Amino acid sequence: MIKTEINYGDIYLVPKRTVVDSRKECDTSVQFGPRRFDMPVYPANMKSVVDEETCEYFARRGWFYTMHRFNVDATRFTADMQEKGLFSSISIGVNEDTDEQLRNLKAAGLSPEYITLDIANGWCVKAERMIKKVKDLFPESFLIGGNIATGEAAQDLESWGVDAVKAGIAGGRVCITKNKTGFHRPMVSTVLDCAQAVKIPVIADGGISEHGDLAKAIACGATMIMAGSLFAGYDESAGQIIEIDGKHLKEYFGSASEHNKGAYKNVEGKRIYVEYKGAIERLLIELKEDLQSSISYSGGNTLAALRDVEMIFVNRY
Ligand SMILES: NC(=O)C1=CN([C@@H]2O[C@H](COP(=O)(O)OP(=O)(O)OC[C@H]3O[C@@H](n4cnc5c(N)ncnc54)[C@H](OP(=O)(O)O)[C@@H]3O)[C@@H](O)[C@H]2O)C=CC1
Ligand SMILES: Nc1nc2c(ncn2[C@@H]2O[C@H](COP(=O)(O)O)[C@@H](O)[C@H]2O)c(=O)[nH]1
Repeated sequence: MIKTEINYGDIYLVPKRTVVDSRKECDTSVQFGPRRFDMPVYPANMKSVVDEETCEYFARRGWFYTMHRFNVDATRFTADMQEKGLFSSISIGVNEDTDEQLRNLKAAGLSPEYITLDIANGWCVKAERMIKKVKDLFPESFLIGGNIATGEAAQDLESWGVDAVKAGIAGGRVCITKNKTGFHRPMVSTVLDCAQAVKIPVIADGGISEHGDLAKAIACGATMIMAGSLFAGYDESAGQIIEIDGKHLKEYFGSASEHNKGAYKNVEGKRIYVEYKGAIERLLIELKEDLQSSISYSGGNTLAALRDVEMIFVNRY
């Protein structure tokens, strides 16, 4: 049997009676782990999206962030952020270099507030071993595990000890996993399945192409949303800026791209150039305004109201 599965573009949310006098009354803040953040969306832990300055910018603004894990000294990063009175949110892999990073953190007496285990398919034995190791060494840290795409995987990671799961396989803008391996699951189906299967928070990762997709992800059960291309192309994004025929562009590349790996081996990502858009401030204001408006259409004044709206499938063919 072949199942029909759906993506953000296939659904819309049905409006309810608005109960606020102004969209400004709608509260977009979210509790995630030990902290509360101003918005439920944050930039992807990719080298072309975040660097240390981006992380500091988002943390100071009251938004969540996660530093990427490529050639980063997690101990120095954590010490720097915590010395500045900010929280540390790092990414790790599953190999020996991660063991060394964890030993160094421990030896320095440091504990990041958030740790994200970041591999393509987090539903695997290497991830299980690393999750158990991290929970043993850093029981105080809030551990996010991923990526996964099914409720069954989410339940396994929950039982291994993660505090949140990151869901989304092969839906990213610079992803070529679905072309190279044949595997992928559309985001609405992914998030609904994972959120119904576990009690821990689900992060919807990848595939955001419209601002309204944030409200759709939350309606499906996501607590947070990770996005790459949405945040690429700005002054505060980490990618290099280039000029072609007088036009300014910024690079955006996948973590499993040849460019990020430095070798053509198990490549499942590509590099693209996106329009350079200047300062990110305007985008962040607009994302918040749009989400406040989404909340108003949902008939409430907090994100919780979005969980209680009707979703309709729109057959576009
Ligand atoms: N969200 C998504 O859909 C995807 C995201 N990515 C991103 O790209 C980056 C690189 O990902 P990834 O290649 O997983 O990480 P790594 O290249 O760091 O691989 C982690 C380890 O897991 C092993 N491994 C990776 N994939 C498999 C597999 N399919 N079967 C068995 N072992 C495996 C690797 O061994 P070996 O290389 O020898 O197999 C390696 O030892 C990550 O940041 C990830 O988030 C990549 C693809 C999809
Ligand atoms: N298949 C791959 N997926 C990747 C790669 N690098 C990152 N990612 C995933 O994409 C999202 C961002 O998606 P976007 O649609 O918001 O741009 C990111 O968070 C990862 O989960 C890769 O090389 N291959």
